[in-house]
Amino acid sequence: MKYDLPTVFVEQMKRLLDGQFDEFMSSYDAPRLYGLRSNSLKVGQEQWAKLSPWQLRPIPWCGTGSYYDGEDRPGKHPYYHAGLYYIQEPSAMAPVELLDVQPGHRVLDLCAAPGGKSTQIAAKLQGAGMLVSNDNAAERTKALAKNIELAGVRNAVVLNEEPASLVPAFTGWFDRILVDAPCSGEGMFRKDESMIAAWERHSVERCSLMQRDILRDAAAMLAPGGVLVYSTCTFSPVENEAQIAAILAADDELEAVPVRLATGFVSGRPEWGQAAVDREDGAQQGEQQLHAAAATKEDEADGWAACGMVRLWPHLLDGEGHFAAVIRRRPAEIVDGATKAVQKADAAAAMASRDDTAGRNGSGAILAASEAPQHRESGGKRGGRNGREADTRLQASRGGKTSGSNGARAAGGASGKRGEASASRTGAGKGRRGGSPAAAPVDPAASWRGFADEHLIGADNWPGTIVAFGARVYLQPSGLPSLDGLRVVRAGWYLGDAGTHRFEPSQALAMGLQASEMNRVWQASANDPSILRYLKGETLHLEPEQLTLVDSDTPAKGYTLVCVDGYPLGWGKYATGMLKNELPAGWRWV
Ligand SMILES: C[S@@+](CC[C@H](N)C(=O)[O-])C[C@H]1O[C@@H](n2cnc3c(N)ncnc32)[C@H](O)[C@@H]1O
Repeated sequence: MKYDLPTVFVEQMKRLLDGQFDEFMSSYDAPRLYGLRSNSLKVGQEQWAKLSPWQLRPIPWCGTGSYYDGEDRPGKHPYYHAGLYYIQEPSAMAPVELLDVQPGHRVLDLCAAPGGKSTQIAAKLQGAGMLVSNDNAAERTKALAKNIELAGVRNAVVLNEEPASLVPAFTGWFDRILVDAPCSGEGMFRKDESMIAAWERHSVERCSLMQRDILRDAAAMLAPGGVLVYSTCTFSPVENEAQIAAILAADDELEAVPVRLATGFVSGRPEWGQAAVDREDGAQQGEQQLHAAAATKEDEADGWAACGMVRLWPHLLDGEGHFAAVIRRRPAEIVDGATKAVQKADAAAAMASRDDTAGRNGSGAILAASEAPQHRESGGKRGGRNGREADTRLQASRGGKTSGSNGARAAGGASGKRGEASASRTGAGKGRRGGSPAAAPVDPAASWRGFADEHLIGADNWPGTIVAFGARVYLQPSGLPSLDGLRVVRAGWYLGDAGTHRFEPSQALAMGLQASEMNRVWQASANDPSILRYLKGETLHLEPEQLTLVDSDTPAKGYTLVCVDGYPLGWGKYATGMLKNELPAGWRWV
């Protein structure tokens, strides 16, 4: 045994796993596993198979996931800097696969940093609908925002809030919610040995209290018919089955959704959850008496986990281990007959919009049954907000439309003072390269429009609403409720900083573009040494003929999108034989 595991942990696993305990323990002697997930926002599976510099082996439960060899260094490759993949532990790819995200959904990732699962959700949205990505740790939201930008996500908002603070704005609003909860991390012992030292018996209890509160607030934000996945990377039933038993007992509009068992998955254990709940109630049962009978036929029949809970054990599959549960808020027609007609109309509209985008979502869903999204339109509350939103949003006519009746607002605009203040607290108001915020121009939308007109192709048709925090300009997904009073890290896709004389495009804009959307591009292949020099921040010497210009009227001089094999890496500014490097310091190769 390579690891010095806590005795209490080992004893608990012996009780839980019984006949499988030896197998489980021997998994700690197996080599660590490495995974990456290609980013289907940027690269399709076929193209990725051609491009990949490594021998990859598919991960059975994630269509875009692959194992790579420990000797490979995918974090040290230009394609990483182009956001073509995310390095992610293989079993951590399972929860989003279970969430059944479809283009057009409103999705909340409540405990999102550093963003592995958010980028996976965004890929499934394919730019349609919206992702609200939240984490309560301000420092961690920096990595979250960066990973979302690196992945080229255009329809996400990043918040830094406690879940309870989100509930008033988003009650019953989301079609899909992921709660990838903070946990005691027992599944991470092999990946990160420092987790062993951090583990203490009472941390399970402490985490379980946090998880209970987070899950309760998450459930309050789930729309009728909406689906919530709760996941952890720990084995303790108190943090897993017991949390699901408690939330299902507390809210009778919620129900477990049967889950198809992918290769290596086994059913969760409802009886473990019940035992933990009973213990809290003062009953004589408890974790001490948990034992490992084989899963009942009822819970694991014909390859399905009827209880809606799955366990990924490190001795049964190639992954470090995970727990995930799928629950659904019953459609309103079931819980409230009076709203049936409204819900049906919503469902029909949602199905129609889903049909528009059908076929773009790639990998197969493991979820048993998915309902059409059914938004609870709580008339008075949202109607009131919409009135204010209409007043505060910027009326941009190009490069993002202003929205209709349920339009997004200018976060931190006239009625958004608190939002603006908190945004600058969390970094949204800071200058692009860590400097002071640029002076607010007369009209940020006009400044952006000038840039888009001069350089971009098709920006008029981007869905969303142009909003600004001071000089910083964002494209915000339309239909977002007011963010007043919330800590906003990114109010949407950060496009750049407006100035009186020119608009400075952001790194996030470069990463979210396709090469075909820019009028001036310089590109080279991954093995061209100039690419590495660019990533290290060097100025490049180039002939004007090496640039690709959209037409003969486009001058060689000006902002240039730098691409590796056609995928954007960042900006350069070309003039007289030189490409000045515009890659921000935090994005460079080190
Ligand atoms: C398991 S990690 C999430 C990993 C992330 N989903 C990913 O795939 O990259 C749990 C996260 O929950 C956050 N967290 C802890 N307590 C929270 C709370 N009360 N509300 C929201 N997030 C919380 C932590 O800061 C941490 O980033």
